[in-house]
Amino acid sequence: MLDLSTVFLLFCGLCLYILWRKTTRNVTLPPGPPTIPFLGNLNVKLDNLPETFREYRLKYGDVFSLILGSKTMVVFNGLETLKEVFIKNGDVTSERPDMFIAKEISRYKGIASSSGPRWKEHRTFAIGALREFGFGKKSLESKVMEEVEVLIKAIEEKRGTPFNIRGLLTLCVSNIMCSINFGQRYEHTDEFFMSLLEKINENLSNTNIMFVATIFPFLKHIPFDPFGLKRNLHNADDVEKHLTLVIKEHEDTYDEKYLRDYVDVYLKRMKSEGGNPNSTFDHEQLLKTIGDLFVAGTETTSTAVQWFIVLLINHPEVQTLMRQEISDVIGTSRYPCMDDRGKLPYTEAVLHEVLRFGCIAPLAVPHGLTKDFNYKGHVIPKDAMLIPNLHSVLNDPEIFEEPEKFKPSRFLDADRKLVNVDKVLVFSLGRRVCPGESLARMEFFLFTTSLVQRFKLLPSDPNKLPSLKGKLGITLGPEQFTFRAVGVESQN
Ligand code: HEM
Repeated sequence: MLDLSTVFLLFCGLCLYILWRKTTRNVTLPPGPPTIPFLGNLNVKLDNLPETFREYRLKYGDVFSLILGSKTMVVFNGLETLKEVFIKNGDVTSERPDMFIAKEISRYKGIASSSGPRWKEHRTFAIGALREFGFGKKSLESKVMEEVEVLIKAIEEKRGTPFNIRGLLTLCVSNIMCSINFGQRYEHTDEFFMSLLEKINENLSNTNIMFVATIFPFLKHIPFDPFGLKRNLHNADDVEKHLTLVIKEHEDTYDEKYLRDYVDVYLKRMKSEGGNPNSTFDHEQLLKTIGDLFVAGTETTSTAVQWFIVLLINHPEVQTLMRQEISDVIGTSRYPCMDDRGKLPYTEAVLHEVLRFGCIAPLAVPHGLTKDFNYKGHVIPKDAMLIPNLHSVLNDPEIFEEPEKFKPSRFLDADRKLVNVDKVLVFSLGRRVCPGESLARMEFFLFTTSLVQRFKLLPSDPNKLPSLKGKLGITLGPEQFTFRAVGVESQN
């Protein structure tokens, strides 16, 4: 008979063996940096992941793996590999993996965090409803322009003094999502609106920790909430309470003959499914979808415009050429509109180069698998986290010569026709490709062209240009900066 201490020792030995196995790379996985017993690859430099992954790609090839705590991560690099994995094998590689945000905040609902038939059904519905609600239509353009004008007016009020545009931009861009979702915009002093944004922003600023909690799920149980994870969950609950009130108001005033916004279109569908016990069109799914559209549609676009400003302050010659083109084609008496796009090739080249250089979502959003995935002799387990490394494409010297340089001319041929723009994979690819791409492009065009048409974008201090280094949070954004916007007429 074994005594208690022997049983205990055996148990500890078994635990250590399991931990050792879990943190050791299985031979069937793609290669990667050597694992450390019991730690795996937890020593990986997390502060600049795109750069770390660039180095790993040089060492281990287009597909490499990392063992991070309980998770296996497989990183895919290069245009052809991404197409093969996420388009050709999209039926297997378009799920979402098990992540803290998906599980604890979204409860696997909404669009960005759901998988399988639920995701397909609701993504298809959302794309159709958003189209019905203005995507690609004049009505949406006028909603965007309303916010552009608010932004321009607020900038005019700064009278050329230095300021940080981040908060203002976020308010304007999120108001566009409010118009689409709730049929109304909010004043920048509105209590409901400000509180909603504050909670969302607090959560966005903690996304790195939420990623760590994906690797170490026990973190959320640590007392006193040192990592702010419980606060994140409370914030998410508060946002939902706000949104529940908006939905209730919509239900109280719903008129099938007059659909005002996304919520109404969804309510119509919910009513049409009435009585079907298997329907996935319920309140919770609506709440999570609105949350997704709001979060995914705000920070990204605002970051893109901030990159534009930082890059054009650093490249005044590009700014002058772009302003000249806008002035020649549109003049100054009216704002730019979407119909002008085809007549502004240089401007279009600048905007593509900003998106390429800024690389707002360098690692997209992790994908998951429907089953074990056999890829080029490797077996990637079903529970692995797949990373489409968009940064590896946008910075690939084989596609974009001297990728570290900001060169809009790379997108124009000798006849000033746009070339290579399809390789700027900022919106990802395959079945999960960003469903907000057309709105984002519209916003980006209208905000940036209106800014350059009306203002010279100048550094706060002529001897110190804003940094071109990115900072990775939920997006890769420029470091915080201030600048001066001087009316082109006043020239001071
Ligand atoms: C410059 C602006 C934007 C960029 C760079 C961007 C980029 C991305 C990327 C890289 C993904 C991940 C795709 C993947 O999983 O492979 C994504 C997903 C998503 N985006 Fe965007 N996005 C932008 C704007 C928007 C806007 C304005 C909306 C709102 C309508 C939006 C809604 C979404 C949603 C709902 C998803 C999840 C899609 C899914 O999981 O099926 N995005 N976006």
